[in-house]
Amino acid sequence: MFSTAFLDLPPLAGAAGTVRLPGSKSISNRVLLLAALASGTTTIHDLLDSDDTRVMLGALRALGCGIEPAGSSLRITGLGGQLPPSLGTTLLPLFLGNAGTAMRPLTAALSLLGGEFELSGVPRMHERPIGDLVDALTQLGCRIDYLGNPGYPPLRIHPVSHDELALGAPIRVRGDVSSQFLTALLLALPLAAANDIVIEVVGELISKPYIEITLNLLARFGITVRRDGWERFTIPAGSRYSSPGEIHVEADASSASYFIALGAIATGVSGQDGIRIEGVGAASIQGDIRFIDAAKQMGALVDSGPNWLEIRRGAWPLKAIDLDANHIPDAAMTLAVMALYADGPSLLRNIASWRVKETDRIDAMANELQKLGATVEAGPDFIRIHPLPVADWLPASIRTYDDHRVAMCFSLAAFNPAGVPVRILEPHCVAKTFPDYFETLFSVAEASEVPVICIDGPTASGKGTLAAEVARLLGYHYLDSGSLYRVTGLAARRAGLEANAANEAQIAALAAALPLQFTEGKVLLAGEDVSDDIRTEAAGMDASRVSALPAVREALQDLQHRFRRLPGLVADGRDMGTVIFPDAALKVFLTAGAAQRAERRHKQLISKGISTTLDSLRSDLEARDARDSSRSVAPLKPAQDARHLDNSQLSIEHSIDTVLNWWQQVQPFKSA
Ligand SMILES: Nc1ncnc2c1ncn2[C@@H]1O[C@H](COP(=O)(O)OP(=O)(O)O)[C@@H](O)[C@H]1O
Ligand SMILES: Nc1ccn([C@H]2C[C@H](O)[C@@H](COP(=O)(O)OP(=O)(O)O)O2)c(=O)n1
Repeated sequence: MFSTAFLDLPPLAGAAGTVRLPGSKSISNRVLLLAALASGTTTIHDLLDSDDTRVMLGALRALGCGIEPAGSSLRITGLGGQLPPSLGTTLLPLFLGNAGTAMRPLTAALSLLGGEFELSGVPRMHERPIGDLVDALTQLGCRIDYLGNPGYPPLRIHPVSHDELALGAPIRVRGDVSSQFLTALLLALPLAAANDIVIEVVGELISKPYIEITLNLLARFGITVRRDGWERFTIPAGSRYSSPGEIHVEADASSASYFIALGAIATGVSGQDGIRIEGVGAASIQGDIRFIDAAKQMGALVDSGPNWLEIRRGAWPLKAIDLDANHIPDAAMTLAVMALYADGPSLLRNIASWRVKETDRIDAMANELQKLGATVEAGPDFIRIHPLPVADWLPASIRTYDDHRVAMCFSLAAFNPAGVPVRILEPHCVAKTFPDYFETLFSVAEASEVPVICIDGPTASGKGTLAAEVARLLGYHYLDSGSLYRVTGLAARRAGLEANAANEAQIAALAAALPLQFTEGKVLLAGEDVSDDIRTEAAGMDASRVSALPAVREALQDLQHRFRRLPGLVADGRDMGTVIFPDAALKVFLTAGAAQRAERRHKQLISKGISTTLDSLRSDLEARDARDSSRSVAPLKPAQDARHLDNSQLSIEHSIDTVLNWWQQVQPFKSA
């Protein structure tokens, strides 16, 4: 996951390949609650691991459910419809973050389970309405107090006995604000189904496909709800949750929308065409799978099997769409970005529910689409987006409003024909449903040019420290090119090869086939951790010697180029800016006085427990500078277009700030 303040997506040129998506959020949290209410043990496969499911799991654990990993799956031992006596009547506070899929069904279930609870969340959660659900439950005899604004969480729930509940008459719940209220009642009321329980929906029920998921999963847990149209639901007398033993969670169809759109928008890469999505097919129980119909209407070519989808670009530009998107409220946000690539204005209607999601999504989409340069009209329940001509695209910093879907759908703007980058602010909000969204996108997308920052300079000037930190702050990959020469030097020494011209071909052959791995800051050579072995000054000298051999440098070129992957690279060394990445957008030549450098290296080695003296270090360092600068190939020297930074008197933080500022200066974004 990217935990950076922002993530810059360079202009993307194409995409092709296969993605596996995380489990559906809606299915995951429903299955978790059902498994928790059921008696017996349920093994859940392919469960989504995200903020929302973690919130739900935390709550279930606090309620006394057994939760243990079973390989990559999870085993839940349910409560059998009753709270453990150990909970007694003490107040149990439950913090539910911004997870609507936990807040709503838990409110209903806890009101019927008995016990004292306090349910709260982040400030946004306290602005998301829950009054209609609370009204339905209080009408029934449940005791729930508002602790803040009436109609909104936080809530205090008091115990009631089932005998006191008015279950004889139909329970009326509004269905026109959020279908989650009805889902919450359907999931929870079997707890009290001594007799038939009837639920009547008031108003036109929205997001019906989510109710279908609820009914489908209830059936998997042994509860067959009778449905009359979409107005009346009956939970039969004697209903009891029974665990299906094992259950698989489908991949998330809403998450699939970004990759379906990707297939419709992107041209192929390296002879490959189309995007294959595994884990969900057209026969999915999730309502958002109907997104494929909308994508097809816009021109996508879609093939599907039992648990997979394949999407290719068909019509281009995409065809404008006029759609009642009430049945796919979440996935429809993706259509709003696809509309930028259409042949006319697109209209998404009947989407008032967008206004009460993680953020006011109609406003959010309108604001951010406008930042890209688009003309957008929005109303209480619609949004109309005009396509964006090539000349009008702007490099925008997209605000994401702590809304995962805003972040994910705007990544598709990086395919703009104008070749402008897109900055996604607070990209970690995708953790809500798809923590590795951007990594998954980068695994199939290709940029015409992946940005590179080069930091070259003499030994111990602080290149590694600076480069690694800049890479971390930008979410970029990091190449410590010196480590490749250091490992080559070590491999040559172990093979008994002196680093001289006579052994050049043999050492180059070693370098070309290094069984290297970089994991968690460690350097592994044929599986052996050599991180410390390559950091001694002697290893630095060996590296300097092998690095003067032209064939060795040649042999390591490809490996270095392979580090240039999305979303970007920071590379440090001697010839990053002059030879390896001559087209880099920013080149820094980092220096410091020899005395400061010797002192820094001295401290660094001592702190690693490697003993050395300042004098020997200084003379080694000067010898190395001389060799690195005077060799015939790729000598240490600033690139013509490098910016010079002498950090003799600068702190590490100051150097980092300077380079980040330079980087901002070469970006087209106005200040974020
Ligand atoms: N600007 C700086 N001021 C003081 N010490 C620094 C600075 N930059 C780096 N250092 C320290 O100097 C040592 C050498 O830095 P390193 O990044 O390993 O250099 P290089 O990669 O250029 O050989 C490290 O211990 C680091 O913490
Ligand atoms: N891009 C590079 C990186 C390193 N080298 C050579 C020259 C250096 O003396 C050695 C070791 O490099 P490294 O960057 O690890 O050395 P320092 O940490 O700066 O002491 O490798 C090179 O020739 N080209």
